[in-house]
Amino acid sequence: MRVLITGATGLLGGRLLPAWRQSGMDVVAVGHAAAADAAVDLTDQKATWRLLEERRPEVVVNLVALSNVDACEQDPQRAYLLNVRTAQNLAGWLAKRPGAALVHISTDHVYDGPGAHAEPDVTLLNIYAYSKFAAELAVLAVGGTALRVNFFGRSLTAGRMSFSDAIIQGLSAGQPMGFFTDVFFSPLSLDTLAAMIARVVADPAPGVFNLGAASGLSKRDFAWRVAQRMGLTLAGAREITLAQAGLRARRPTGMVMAVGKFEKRYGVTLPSLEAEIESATL
Ligand SMILES: NC(=O)C1=CN([C@@H]2O[C@H](COP(=O)(O)OP(=O)(O)OC[C@H]3O[C@@H](n4cnc5c(N)ncnc54)[C@H](OP(=O)(O)O)[C@@H]3O)[C@@H](O)[C@H]2O)C=CC1
Ligand SMILES: Cc1cn([C@H]2C[C@H](O)[C@@H](COP(=O)(O)OP(=O)(O)O[C@H]3O[C@@H](C)C(=O)[C@@H](O)[C@H]3O)O2)c(=O)[nH]c1=O
Repeated sequence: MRVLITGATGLLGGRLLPAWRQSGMDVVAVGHAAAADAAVDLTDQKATWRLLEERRPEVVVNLVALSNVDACEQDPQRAYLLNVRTAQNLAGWLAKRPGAALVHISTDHVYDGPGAHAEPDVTLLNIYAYSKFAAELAVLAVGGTALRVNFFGRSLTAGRMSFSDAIIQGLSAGQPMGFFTDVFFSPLSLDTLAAMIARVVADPAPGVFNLGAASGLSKRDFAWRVAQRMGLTLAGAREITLAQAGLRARRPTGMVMAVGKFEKRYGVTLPSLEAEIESATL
């Protein structure tokens, strides 16, 4: 089965690609500015459809995004082009190819508030969240799959760091770091996420699914556990609130996801975040 990954040169793509190729998957990696098997500006419908006609994938996995939340807030049109128009262009081609499937990566950023959120429980606080939600609608309209994720683990992509990379690099260098005590999330390790998305690629199901760990932590508790596992001193670490960081875009504080729908559809039991921190490649 031929799988085409868009946004393959990013943080998530940099870990999906080697993992999937090692498992024997026939993957075409599509980049943009950076090198890959092919490169395309997915905001350009003609170029996108030309590429897909040439490569004729059975499954398209879309990772493309303007993933910088503050950049989205600063330039909503660029957020629309990179987060929505790209998905619309892919969906438009898929709509003419009933046999092909679209697996689109979305985010936990569409949630806010206490507790674990099921898929209908959306709260959109900024341009990034709105643009990612709008992309989901384009994907779902053609029977595609939207996976709401968050992840951590060692980046293999030059110039891109995950949150766990930043923690390890900052604490190892003795840099003063502040960690949010009031922001909660439930990311999977990139190891587990790659395996789970591969399951979806092998058996795509229409609809939106939360794909995260089975439990959540505050970003501060996450950082403390990563430091503990890596044997790093917390001397340079402080506890701060999201408000104290003074970021441009308003951000959710409660992004923990309920994962029962995914577990039921794919017959898996997702690991706790605590277990993921202990087993992840960091
Ligand atoms: N990072 C995170 O913490 C989280 C990410 N996500 C989601 O996961 C997905 C992957 O995120 P991540 O790997 O961090 O993203 P990155 O920002 O690392 O990568 C984005 C990718 O999009 C590509 N791209 C940008 N513009 C275009 C364009 N016009 N045409 C084609 N490709 C383009 C980039 O290519 P190039 O660099 O060559 O321009 C890059 O490969 C995204 O959908 C994101 O919303 C969800 C939750 C958390
Ligand atoms: C987590 C954290 C971040 N920061 C800083 C780092 C950065 O400059 C800024 C925002 O960091 P965050 O990690 O919260 O990044 P943020 O931009 O909010 O992250 C988002 O990325 C996109 C792609 C998503 O899809 C979201 O799920 C979310 O992970 O706050 C701290 O100072 N302390 C912390 O504990």
